[in-house]
This record gives sequence, C-alpha cells and structure tokens, in this order.
Amino acid sequence: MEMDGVGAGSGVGREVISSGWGSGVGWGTGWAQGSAEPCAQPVPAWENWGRRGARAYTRPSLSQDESLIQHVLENNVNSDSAVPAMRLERLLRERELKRSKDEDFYLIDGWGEQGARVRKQRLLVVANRLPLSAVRTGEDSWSLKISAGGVVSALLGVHEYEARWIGWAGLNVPDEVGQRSLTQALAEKKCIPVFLDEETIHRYYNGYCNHILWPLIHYLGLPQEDCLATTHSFQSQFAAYKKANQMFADVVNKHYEEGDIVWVHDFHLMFLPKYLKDCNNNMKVGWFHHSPFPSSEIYRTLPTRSELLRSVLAADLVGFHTYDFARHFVSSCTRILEVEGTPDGVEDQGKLTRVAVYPIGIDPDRFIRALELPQVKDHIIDFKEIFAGRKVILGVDRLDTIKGIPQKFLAFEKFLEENPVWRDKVVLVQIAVPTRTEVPEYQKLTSKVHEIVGWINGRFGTLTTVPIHHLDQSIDFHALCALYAVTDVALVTSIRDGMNLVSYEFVACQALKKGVLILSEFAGAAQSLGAGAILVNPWNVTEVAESIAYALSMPADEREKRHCHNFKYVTTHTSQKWAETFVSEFSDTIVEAQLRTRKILPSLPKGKAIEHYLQSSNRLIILGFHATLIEHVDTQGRRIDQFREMELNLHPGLKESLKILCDDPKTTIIVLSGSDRTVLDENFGEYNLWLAAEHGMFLRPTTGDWMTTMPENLNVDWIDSVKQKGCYWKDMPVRIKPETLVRSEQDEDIYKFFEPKPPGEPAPTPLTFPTHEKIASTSSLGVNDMTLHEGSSILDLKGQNYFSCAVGRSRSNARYLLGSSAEVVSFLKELANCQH
Ligand SMILES: O=P(O)(O)OC[C@H]1O[C@H](O[C@H]2O[C@H](CO)[C@@H](O)[C@H](O)[C@H]2O)[C@H](O)[C@@H](O)[C@@H]1O
Ligand SMILES: O=c1ccn([C@@H]2O[C@H](COP(=O)(O)OP(=O)(O)O)[C@@H](O)[C@H]2O)c(=O)[nH]1
Repeated sequence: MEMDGVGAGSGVGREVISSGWGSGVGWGTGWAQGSAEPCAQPVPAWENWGRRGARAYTRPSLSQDESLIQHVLENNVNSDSAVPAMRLERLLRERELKRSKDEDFYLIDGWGEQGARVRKQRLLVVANRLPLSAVRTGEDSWSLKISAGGVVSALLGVHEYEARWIGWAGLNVPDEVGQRSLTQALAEKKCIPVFLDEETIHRYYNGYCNHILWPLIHYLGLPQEDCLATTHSFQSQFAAYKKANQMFADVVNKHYEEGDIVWVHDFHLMFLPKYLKDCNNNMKVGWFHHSPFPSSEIYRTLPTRSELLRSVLAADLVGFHTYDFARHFVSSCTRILEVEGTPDGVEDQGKLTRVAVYPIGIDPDRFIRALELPQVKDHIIDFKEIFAGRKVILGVDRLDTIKGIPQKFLAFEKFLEENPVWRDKVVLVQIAVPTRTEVPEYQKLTSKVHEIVGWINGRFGTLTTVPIHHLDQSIDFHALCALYAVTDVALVTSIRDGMNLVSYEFVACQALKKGVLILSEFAGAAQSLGAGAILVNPWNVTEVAESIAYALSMPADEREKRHCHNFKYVTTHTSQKWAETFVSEFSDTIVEAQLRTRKILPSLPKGKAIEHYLQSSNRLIILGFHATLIEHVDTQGRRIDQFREMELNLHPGLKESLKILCDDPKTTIIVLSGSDRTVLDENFGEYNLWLAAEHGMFLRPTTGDWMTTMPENLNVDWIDSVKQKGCYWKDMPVRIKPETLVRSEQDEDIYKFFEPKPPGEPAPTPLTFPTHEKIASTSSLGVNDMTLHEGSSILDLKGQNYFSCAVGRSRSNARYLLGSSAEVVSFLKELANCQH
C-alpha cells in the first residue's frame, strides 16, 4: 500500500520502537498513560519561541517533514536506528493515522501490508537525583521512597519512552553488599544508581552544586562570607564536581546501547555532555536545564564559567524552560567564549549546538484522577472539617532559599495587619519540605522561618487557632492532592524559580473550587500561567498583601475565568508533551546535523582566485574582522576565551601584506565588523582601506571621517516601546545598542548588509558605498573582480569572478571555505606577493 506523500512502499515492515516510561515502575499505580492524540488547542505564540530560533521556532511544515522523511527513508537510517523512527512516529500521528498498540510496538495501519511496527525510543535519563530515594533497612534490604522536587514529578509523568533513569539514590552506600542489593532493588524500577562517596557528596552536591551554582543561577550571587576559605573550598568543590560528573559518565557508558538518546538534566551535570562525547562522539546527548539561567552579567562572575559552558556545548541539543533563560545562555556563550549565537543556537568552529525552549508541564491526569480516589476524598472531608469557617491559603515549597518563604510570611503578616476582619477567618498552610539540610544556608533558613512563624502566630494567634499552620515535612501524594483541592488561594512567592510545578498541580486540582493562584513574576510559570494568576513581586510585601486580600474576595465569575484559562494550559501542556517535543526535536537535530555535515564547503581554489585577481583592474576585497583576521590563540597556543574587545590581536603576519594590498590603486579593501568605530580605528587606522563599523551602521572611507549610514528619517521610536514591553523577541533578531540599532546577522548570508525593519516601516533603501557597494558577514572574506553595471554599483554575486569564503565554519552560504584566520592571512600574503 502506498502512503500519501511518503514514497511508495517505503515504510513496509519498518520498525519504530517502544515500551513505557516507568512501565515497570511500581510507583505509577493509578497514573494515566499519556494521550497520544495531538493537542487540539491553538499553540500560543510564545510557545513557538525556542523551538527553532526566532524564525524557525515553529514546527516544520509538512513539506519539510516530507523531505526529511524522504531523506531518512532513502538513506535507510531508520531500519536499525530508533531516532528517525521517533520522527516518523510523530509524522504519522500528525496525519492522524489510526494505530493499534501491543506491548512493545505500535501498529500503523496503511503503512505497507502488515502495518509498520514502531518500537519506542530508548532514553537514558540522567539526573543527579533518582526518582526514588533509598533508606537502608538492613544489610541488604532497602525501602524506596519517591524523591521530592519538580524534576522527578515531571519525568514520572512521561510514559512514551523505554526509559532508564541513572542517578544518585540520595545517600552514601560504602559497602559492596549494600551497593549490590540496592542496585538490584532499583533495577526492578528501571533505575540505575551512581554511588557517590561521602566526601564527593559533600563537596559536589552540598558544596559546588548547592552552595555555589544554585545561588548563582538564582541571582543570589557567589558566597562571600570568608574569601580565603571560599577560594580554597571553591577549588576542591569544583574538582569534586568534575569527579562526580565523571562517575555519572562511567555509569552512562556502561549502560549505553547504540541508538539510545541520553537526556542529561540540570546544573549538577554540566560536564557530562563533554565527558560522554569525549568517549563516544556518536552518542546523542541532550541537556536540559530546570533552573533559571541568569543574565551573563551574573553568570560571568563564576570563576569556572568557560569550562562549564564549553562542556554543555558538547551536547547536541540544549533546552530551557523559558525564552529568557535560553537567551541568557546564548549571550553568556557569545560573550564569554567568543562563539557565535545564531537563531538556532550556538555555533563554534562549524559545530552547532541547538538551543531551544521547552516549557515543562505536569501529568495532569495523575492529579485529576487522584481526586476520585477514596483516600483523597477522605482527606478532603478531614481538611474541610479542620479548616471549617476559614479560607485556606496554601504554600507548598521545598524549604529552599529561592522559594521566598520568609517573604511570603511577611506579606501574610502585613495582610493580617491591614485586614483585621480576616484574622480569624483565614489560615495559611505552609508545607515546607526539608531539602539540602547539610548546607549551612538551608539550616539558617530553617531557623529564620521558624522565628518568623513563631512571631506571627504569637502576634495573631488565639487560644484555639493560629494563622500559620507550618509543617517542616513532606506529605504524601494523596494528602497533597486533597490540600490542593480544598485550597482557596495558592501562594507562590519564589524569588527565582525555574518553573514551579506546584502552581500547575494546584490548578489541576481546582476544577471544582476554582481557587486563585498568586504567583511570583520571577517563577518560570509566570510566563505560562500569568494570564490566569495574580502576578506579584515577592519583594513587595505590600503588593503581595493586597493581592491576598483581592484573591480572597474575588468574584466567582472572575475566579472561574482565570481558572479556566490556566486549567486549559495545564491540561494541554503536559510533561508528556514536553518530553515528546524535546525528544522529537532532538531527533530532528541529529538528522539535520547529519545533513549539514554532508554539505561540506569546498576549500577556496586559491590559484583560480589569484588568477582572476591578477586579470582584473578593479578589485574589491571584503574582509570580516573577528573570526577572519584575529588570532584566537595566546602565546602558548591556548585558545582565548576572553571578552572580545579586550583581547583583539590582529594576526601578526597580516600587517605587511595588508599594507601592500591597500596601497595598490587597483584594489579597494573594506573591513566590515560588528565592532564599534574605536576598535576598528585602533586596529586599522594606519591602512588605506574602508571601514564599516557595527555591521555597516558607520562607514569610514579611506580618507575622511566616520559617517553614519542610518537614514535620517528612520523612525526609531519603536525601540523604546519594545524595551518597555519587554517583548520576548526584543534581543532576538534586532540588537539594540545605546547609540544605534543594529540588525544582527542571522544566516551568514553574505548578501545582507544592514537591514533594520521596525514593525510597520518599509525596509530602508540599501546603503551604498560611493564607488562600490557592500557586503560581507563578519567571519567571511570575499574577493571580487567587480562587475559594475552601468549606473549602478551592484556586484554580480553570481558571477564566476566572485569568491565568497567562510572562515573556520562549514555552515555557511559562502561558496568556499578557509579553515582559520591563519589561512586567510596566508592567502592575503600570496595575493600581495603576486602583485610584485
Ligand atoms: O534534588 P534536590 O537537591 O533535592 O532538589 C530538587 C530539585 O530542585 C530543582 O527543581 C527545579 O526543577 C523543576 C522542574 O523543572 C522546576 O519547576 C523548579 O523550578 C526547579 O527548581 C532542581 O533543578 C532539580 O534538579 C532538583 O532535583
Ligand atoms: O511533600 C511534598 C510536597 C511537594 N512535592 C512535590 O515537589 C514538587 C516541587 O516542584 P517545583 O517545580 O514546584 O519546585 P522544585 O522543588 O523542583 O524546585 C512538586 O511536584 C510537588 O508535588 C513533594 O514531592 N512532596
């Protein structure tokens, strides 16, 4: 049987792979299998961001799908590899083909006579913490308890893959008997332990992860208490971090099977992509960051900033919850590592690491179904009795420095102060799950929180009731669902939070009550649930207090409207969809990388270029600057990873030849750069050439002063409105600099020069040089025997006498390639020499 648009009989008998996430995992009882149907809701605009860069973050069109599928089939890469098979599966599903399911395979009707057998993708999920934490009950016996935290909750909701979870079981197991028996106990739950010794746990987890990285990425800065001690411990903690990452790598390598996708999670394991790729470059490695990625201004304070970024960039795909986090990551890479940020991710020496946005979700059915369980109903009855006559405000957080728990209590105190009528009619229930209890900051936080709770309860309590019901405990899943269901107002005041799944879980449990969510604007969830929640700045105690008052007396129709909005979001943007999108796009990334590496640019035919050059009497050489003429190694041959403008060293061999070429009356040379005028003046002031600064915004002829190329009547008012609105794309295709605006290069298209297009404005007239027009990208070189058409100054870029050339990267629209700036210099030398 033939499939529409897929090639005759191409799928017959093909296998795509299967079995379930946690299919053998005991803690999944009663949890729903994810719906395989595509989401019927329109995809909100914001969701399209990170998918594929600003332009391409939307899903590929069907015709692109078809060419991809065609490629996969023609190259027969899906017969034994699960990766393209995943892609095929999604394609098939999008076409709404019926399929039946047996234990390990999907059967797809209409694909060949037998149907296609589709095996589920095998995933190795690697996270610091296993979903089960172990407690030793005897020499070789263990009790396993579900770990707390959003990463675990979200991943437990993912059923579509054949997954193995690799991670730490939360304790030190020094003896062989213990290690063997725990490995066995965990194997039944498809978990594989990484055994970390006491010292490593202390320095890696408590130290480098939770004392250094965690506060830094949540904008709390590096620890400052004792500089000398900190420096010393910083180094040993960093060494332990690397050691622990290597231990994770060893376990992954041991369990890896060809075709697996290795999905690494979070800031604990930033070295893992590099370690895995060093060992096996064919391994497909994705890295997902669950926390905020801070602005590069914060991130660059980290002494080990470059190594960590470089290691992450070894991954094929890097994911974040929000566009802002992805943008911060990319700008940290471009500023600190001098690599190139593109709409698709980060490119270094021709290698692209795709960076994209995948907002996580929960498994909503797990919560919705739980509400029907008798145990949960019993809890609901109990809670209603206990809290009778009082409205319930709920906080559920790990007792973490980022969750803003003291701020929450102070705002509640303010609310009680300002609203005496509510004092005996409201209770704040705070579940504060103990976490990272060995870390001093967390110990201090516990004392502080207790102090504040005692103070407020002492101040506003009565003989029979207290306003804050605070628990330093985790509670079981059924009690949690019941609490969510009886709550009137959920209060999330994180001072920073990657996402915050508690807010999603609350919404999922509120179908009946339609309570109000007060949500910190600093939680990733504010970007998804912001429309239905009351957003607050947790530092503004008055604002939070007023929001509590407003939420408690909100009219029913407004509550309903807000709730429905968020409920729709939570039930359609699930953890299944999150994982499916990540894995599916991961597969695309791999296929696209394969296609890319096949399209290798030929080397510049130097002889031919020189021949054309010599024959011409009117020549134009357009040179990039940073990647083209700068030496990127220091005197010891080490790569320079510093901020650009501070470290610019014109290639030492360049001077003499550049001078000869510039002084040749038949030759015009232009250096086109993103750098500003002073940098170009410093480096090229002495040469007889043209300079174009800030991607052509400013121009300096061989003689004379700088002039701006910005059209006088260009309306730039929109820049301020963009800044004020904080639109997600404000830094994306258009960079806004203090003195000007500059369109960033997006596709290394050497035909583009400067093209500001504010919304609603026509594109300005292309800029022209008085004698010759234009153009180049900053890391390219173009040599042209100019074909000047009568009355115009347009180059014939299709002509055979035009030699566009990328430097050091193979992904380019240029015709040819030169491997490095050293090769550029040697080519210019040859040009200069042959003039004599
Ligand atoms: O493993 P722990 O040290 O006990 O910490 C628990 C987890 O905390 C962090 O969770 C984050 O992930 C959530 C899901 O993406 C997100 O909603 C939340 O905002 C984050 O804080 C941490 O990133 C995990 O690795 C920890 O396991
Ligand atoms: O006693 C509890 C209370 C909460 N949670 C779960 O902990 C997770 C917290 O995730 P969130 O994303 O809100 O923050 P994180 O703790 O990961 O920073 C949620 O799934 C909660 O259901 C838990 O395991 N035990």
